[in-house]
Amino acid sequence: MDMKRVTLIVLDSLGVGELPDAESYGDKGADTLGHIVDTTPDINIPNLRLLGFGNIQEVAGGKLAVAAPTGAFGKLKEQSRGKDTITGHWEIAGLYTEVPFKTYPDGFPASFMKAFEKAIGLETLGNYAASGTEIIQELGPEHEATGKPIVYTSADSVFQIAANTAVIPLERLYEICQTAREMLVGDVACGRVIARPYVLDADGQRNRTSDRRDYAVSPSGKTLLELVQEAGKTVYAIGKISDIFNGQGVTTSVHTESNMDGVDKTIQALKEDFSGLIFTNLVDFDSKYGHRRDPEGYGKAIEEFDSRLPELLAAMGSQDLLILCADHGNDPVHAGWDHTREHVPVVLFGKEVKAGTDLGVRESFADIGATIAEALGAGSTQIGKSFLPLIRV
Ligand SMILES: O=P(O)(O)O[C@H]1O[C@H](CO)[C@@H](O)[C@H]1O
Ligand SMILES: [Mn+2]
Ligand SMILES: [Mn+2]
Repeated sequence: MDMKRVTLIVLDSLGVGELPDAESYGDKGADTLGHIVDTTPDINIPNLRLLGFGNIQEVAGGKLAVAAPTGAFGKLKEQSRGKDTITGHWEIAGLYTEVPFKTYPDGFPASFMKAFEKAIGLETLGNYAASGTEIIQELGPEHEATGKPIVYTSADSVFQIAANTAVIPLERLYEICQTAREMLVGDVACGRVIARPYVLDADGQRNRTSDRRDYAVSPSGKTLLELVQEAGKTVYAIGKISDIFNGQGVTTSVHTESNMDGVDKTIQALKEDFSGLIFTNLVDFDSKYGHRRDPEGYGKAIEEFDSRLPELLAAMGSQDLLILCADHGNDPVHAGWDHTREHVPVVLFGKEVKAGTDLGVRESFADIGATIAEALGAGSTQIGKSFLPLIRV
């Protein structure tokens, strides 16, 4: 019997330890969860632990393991060449990224910037790799005085445009991003254009708003999302999922303001009556704590998520399957401010899941998508090995 519904929640950047090739990414020794637990040894996450999160091989030195986990658990390797959000999510959904997305560590070519400035009728500031919260402090005053938007990138394939919404209204910023999206192809291909609106608060602080918007390229092939739709079922995207897949295979999409809003909207979706996939991304872990190198804040965010798990589980029906995973690491004690190449955790729970199943170490994130396709009777993804037979009661 097929399962009626799968809820897949990506805890964005919650990696569980370096991959064998981490060194080639400058990420030797990276361990997002492990280092958070080192910083907060008394981290209070009883619900995640009960599902078996701490029983995953070598996770946090075994300190979080419980005697009788109620879920199935394991960790997965990333086969794709990259450690960004798109690459991670696409692999989860059944696509390898063989050729990494092009990055611009020294900024975008001057010829492109000139053409872009002409197209938007504005000169720009920045055009270098930076932390988004720092660059708005540095260049914010000049941006606000001149109206020139701030362009920056990172170790990811991203063209990010930051602007004070009192200087460049939100809709105009989105238009500027659309223009960039259309132009960043061919020789200047780029995985994502990201709108980064911020406000200048009364106390002089520049704070980013939740109106961030991502403009990705379309997936390079058919994903799990399209398979689910082709099987006549709903794909309910929550948070930035729709952006990551450029809307391909998405039936309904809701924007979120925070991790807790994402959990609220996931619970709301669970209370609706449909069959298919609820696919949620909780980005605060990554954007508010991982990139900010804030292990304490990250730990608290995991505790906050953990405290909502009982509500999530209570909203599930008898034919529902819950899967928690991540898309890459972002070790908050690692050098720099970028993602880290790590294994990601997977935990599964539902009435039809055999409690305590140890999935060990799986070869690809794609095993998640393959499992979901099988669970929903939606054919099979291009890559990935379903572990459904291992977890079924
Ligand atoms: O430093 P901020 O602006 O949060 O940007 C981070 O977020 C981007 C997209 O997730 C990454 O490429 C990284 O640059
Ligand atoms: Mn991510
Ligand atoms: Mn990130």
